[in-house]
Amino acid sequence: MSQHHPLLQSFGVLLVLDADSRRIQAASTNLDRLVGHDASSSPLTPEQLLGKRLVQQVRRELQGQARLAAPLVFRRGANTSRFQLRAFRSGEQVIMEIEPFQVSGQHRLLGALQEHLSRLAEMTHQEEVLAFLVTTVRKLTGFAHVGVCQFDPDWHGHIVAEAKADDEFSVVGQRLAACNFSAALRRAYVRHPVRYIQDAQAPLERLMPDLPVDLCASVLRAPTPERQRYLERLGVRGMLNVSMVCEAGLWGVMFCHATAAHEVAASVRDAVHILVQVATKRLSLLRARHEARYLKRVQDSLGSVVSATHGPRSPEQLLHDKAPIWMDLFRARGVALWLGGVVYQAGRAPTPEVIRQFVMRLHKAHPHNGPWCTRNTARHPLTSSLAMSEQAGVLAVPLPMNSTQRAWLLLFRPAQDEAPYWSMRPVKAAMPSLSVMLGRSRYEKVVGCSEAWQRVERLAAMNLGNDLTLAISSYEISMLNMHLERERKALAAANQRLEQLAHFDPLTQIWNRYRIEQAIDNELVAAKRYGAEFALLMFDVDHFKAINDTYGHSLGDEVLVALARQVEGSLRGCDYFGRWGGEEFVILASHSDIQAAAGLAERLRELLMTLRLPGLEQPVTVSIGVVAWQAEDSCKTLIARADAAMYQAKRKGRNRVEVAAGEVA
Ligand SMILES: Nc1nc2c(ncn2[C@@H]2O[C@H](COP(=O)(O)OP(=O)(O)OP(=O)(O)O)[C@@H](O)[C@H]2O)c(=O)[nH]1
Repeated sequence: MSQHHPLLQSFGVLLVLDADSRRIQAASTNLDRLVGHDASSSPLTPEQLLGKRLVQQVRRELQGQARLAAPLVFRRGANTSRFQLRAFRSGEQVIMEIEPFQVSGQHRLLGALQEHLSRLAEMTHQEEVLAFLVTTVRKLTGFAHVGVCQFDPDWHGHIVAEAKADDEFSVVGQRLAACNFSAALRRAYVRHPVRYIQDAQAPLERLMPDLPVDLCASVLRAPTPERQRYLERLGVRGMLNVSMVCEAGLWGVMFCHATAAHEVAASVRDAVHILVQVATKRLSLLRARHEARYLKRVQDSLGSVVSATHGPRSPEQLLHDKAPIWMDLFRARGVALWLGGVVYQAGRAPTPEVIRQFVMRLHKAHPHNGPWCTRNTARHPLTSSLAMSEQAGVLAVPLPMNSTQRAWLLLFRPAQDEAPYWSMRPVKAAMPSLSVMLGRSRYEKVVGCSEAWQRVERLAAMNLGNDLTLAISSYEISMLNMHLERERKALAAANQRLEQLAHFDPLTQIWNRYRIEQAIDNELVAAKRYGAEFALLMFDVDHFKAINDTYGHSLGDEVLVALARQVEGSLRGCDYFGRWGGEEFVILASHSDIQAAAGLAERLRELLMTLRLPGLEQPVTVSIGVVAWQAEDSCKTLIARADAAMYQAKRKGRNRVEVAAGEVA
């Protein structure tokens, strides 16, 4: 049941009825004065007090509902004065509030409200909406001071707009410490948006009989003694507060203060409530637009991650180019990128070693993918032992680079300028004397904290982190591709070298023994299958040792190279030529019989005698053995016969051609 004391303000009558509104269980002590009935006299039925039709209407409208959709106006008996009735359910009871109703001015009020709402709908700036709201509400209600207090993420209040009488002190720009707005008070602001105190010092009414009723939702409930003291400290006697609640929760409170008792008709309070609701909606919309623009600016800030001249930008380049823009957008003084153990940083960031330690802790303490932030590094358990004295605020965004390791984008803010906050902590003790009050500190100083990381900033940083992940990944992929391309080229070159080494003689660049053997084997297969005859020439430079000995080994090399070039140039396209070893060479003459091969050998022998090299003062001669394929030949037998023929040529005096034994040229 209610924790609230059962006292009521006297500007209206409160009735407590049973759940079916058939019996009045209690009424406020001013029933007689306001409505003309003595609550202490004989029990009264709702019908006697309100009329049968009205009670029936209330019952009908309250069926299955928590409250009447709109107030009902009625006239009581012969009395010409009208009343306005509101009704709502509170637990097992129905609460009715009755206030005098002024007929005059209703149409004008409705017309004006309509016009105000249309104007609000056209406004495009927060300041414009707030200024219009406070000015209009002040005109409607006549309060001396109307203002708007906006909450920050820590529930400190900032006075962001006001309309006031000339002799009132301005409070715009002032801050109210969060201790003024306890969680219970904030919950009450959301549940019961309109709070009206006509006269904080007026004598109060009570319920007869004194039932334990929850009066939280009643506009008539009297301020608690603490609240009364709080208002007294503020110098406020008449007050109307309307909470500004949007989808995201409590945005702020519009407050109207008067130093004297201040009457505001129920219809005017309703109009003010509607105005505040519409203005809050408009503010929400404007803020959504503003946030969308901000998100877009942050998204665009990364810009093109590919430089026209240098391809994708490296993380280091990106940070260097973009850090000033990001610091501006996030109101940060330093930014760092932790990437695979490497720190890139700009502005006023902690040292790389401190960042390393911080990131290690983050990895453990913050395994999920959302952002991590603090406004007070000195107090936060994760950062308090790190040397971050210049960075009071940190926003850390994980970049999901791969499944095993996360990179981090870190934004750093300094402590905000020391800001004094009004602290009007309601006092529980008896009202302190004025001198005691003045002696108290009425300010709370907020130090060591950075500005709060707003929801939209955290969201923008997450988006930026995602884009950055893509940019860095695309840079890494392009680096990998470049590396792969280099590797591919190196591999191709190595393969080519291997191929060369495997098949070619490094000195003369003609086929080596292995390759020429392969060619002979192929030729043997073709010869066996298709009977395509071929011949083989084997030749050896005469007295080559003497050339080496006389002119030196390198000239001997040159002779071998020149010889190879000359022979190569004089062969047909279908002949194969290779170095057998040392100064011995083999020619595979396809489609050649023994006569053609012997002719070729003779031509070559003569040709090589014409070979001249600077420094070589003797002709180069060769001894050539010629052999033609025979059906039973293998590579080995073919070579052996050619070798034998070649040695025959040597024996017969060198510089000559010999056909293998048994073969006729
Ligand atoms: N410069 C040079 N000499 C080589 C190369 N390969 C083998 N030789 C030399 O060639 C010489 C061959 O000598 P021998 O086998 O005695 O034959 P020769 O002196 O040509 O005498 P005949 O063949 O009987 O006419 C050796 O001294 C080898 O060292 C080479 O690639 N470059």
